Amino acid sequence: MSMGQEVRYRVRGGRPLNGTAFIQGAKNAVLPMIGAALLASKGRTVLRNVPNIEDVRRALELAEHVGAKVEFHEAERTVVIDASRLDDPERAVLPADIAARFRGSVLFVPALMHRMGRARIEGVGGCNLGSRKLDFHYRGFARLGAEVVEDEERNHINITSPYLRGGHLYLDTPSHTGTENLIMAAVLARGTTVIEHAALEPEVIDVIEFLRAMGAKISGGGTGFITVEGVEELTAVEHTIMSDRIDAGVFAMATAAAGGDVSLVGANLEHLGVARWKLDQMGVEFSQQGAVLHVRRDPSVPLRPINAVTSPYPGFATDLQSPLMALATLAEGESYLHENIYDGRFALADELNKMGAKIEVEGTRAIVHGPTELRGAEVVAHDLRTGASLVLAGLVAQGETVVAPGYLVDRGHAQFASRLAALGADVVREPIA
Ligand SMILES: CC(=O)N[C@H]1[C@@H](OP(=O)(O)OP(=O)(O)OC[C@H]2O[C@@H](n3ccc(=O)[nH]c3=O)[C@H](O)[C@@H]2O)O[C@H](CO)[C@@H](O)[C@@H]1O
Ligand SMILES: C=C(OP(=O)(O)O)C(=O)O
Repeated sequence: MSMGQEVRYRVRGGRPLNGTAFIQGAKNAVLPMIGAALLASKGRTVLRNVPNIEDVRRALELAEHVGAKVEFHEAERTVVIDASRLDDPERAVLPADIAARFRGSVLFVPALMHRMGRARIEGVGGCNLGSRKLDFHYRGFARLGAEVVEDEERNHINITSPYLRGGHLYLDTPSHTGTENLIMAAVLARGTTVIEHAALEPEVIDVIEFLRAMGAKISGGGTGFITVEGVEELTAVEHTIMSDRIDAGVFAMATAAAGGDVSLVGANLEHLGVARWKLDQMGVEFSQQGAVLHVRRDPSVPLRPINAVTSPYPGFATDLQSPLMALATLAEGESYLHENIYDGRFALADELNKMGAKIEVEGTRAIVHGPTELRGAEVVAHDLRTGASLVLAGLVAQGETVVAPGYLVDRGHAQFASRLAALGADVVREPIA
């Protein structure tokens, strides 16, 4: 598969962060919304505050591949999608060369089922985080009347769905994309669907609001018990994507690591959830003034160690566990991290240890022995959050840190290097010769 020009991040540590950074629109809200836009058989969907990240570009390629007309007005951060011509079942395919590069590709399946009566999944990607199953999605589609057949030889999934009807669904764990996908499968199905043990993430609620504006009948968002009454048709609407709480968390932790005083435009302290209180305990000061979140850390006061256990929202977000691990290497004492969502997240520990950290991993638990003086090294981004966390570590390391492959950072953070550089950091994103 073509990767385009490969890039890396090069960071020289030792500078505090000061100034203003703009927090992007949420990756994990925009991807389901691009999938949802394909449910509208008339009109043009307008999505605003769209982050200019690789996952969005892949999602738009996929939307075009299945027959939608797509415009990305990058300067306006606006995407316009016309899905009125999604009527060729031959195109109801998620090809591996696009779909295997991001997890969000699975969010296209409901639209293909409704609009073309079938879907073939030739690959679904996403960060390399160990085992990441999609059984809740497939079993849920089947309970709503789809036929889901695995072609083991080719490693494809073939779904046929001439007729979807409401059903009673229960998720064994409150899967984020699983909840979104089952809602999208239910909105145009005949009758009522109930989804028990549904995800509570703010992005899921934003997606529900978007679908409701399109005419979907959904109640119970944010309660864990969602009811969907199927409707005949959905209309294209305009929607502004919520801000990305993970991007905000990473910038807050970068400020905490380097020391300094930063205003995050668009960041919402409430969406950070418990991560806010963990950082508060470590010695990071927050204050929200309207749409601006102010983050401050006095570099002369040492950071305190922290314990965090990842769990679905409102628990500590697994996507923020990686930058927290990097930050904890600087804290005075032992920090404990318990990862409950992804078995692969701790690949970061070895990379941070190459930079001088002292992190012990035992199964799903990690102990970070701080404080350590980090030094620059060549390190590997195993996934999006590892990549961003290594850049963060590089901000405080002595000498130069080189993080590759940069594509993984670019999957989820827009203009990461230039936004950090605007705060005074020495970070460049450059092609690998
Ligand atoms: C595009 C997107 O929104 N990605 C986010 C989403 O991923 P994603 O929606 O893939 O994560 P899930 O909430 O589904 O995964 C949670 C856990 O459930 C398991 N599981 C999930 C589905 C399933 O059918 N069977 C199953 O066993 C997974 O392996 C994982 O251990 O939520 C994650 C957890 O907050 C975030 O890290 C990702 O950034
Ligand atoms: C795991 C992540 O993304 P995805 O689900 O798209 O792989 C992430 O955002 O950290």
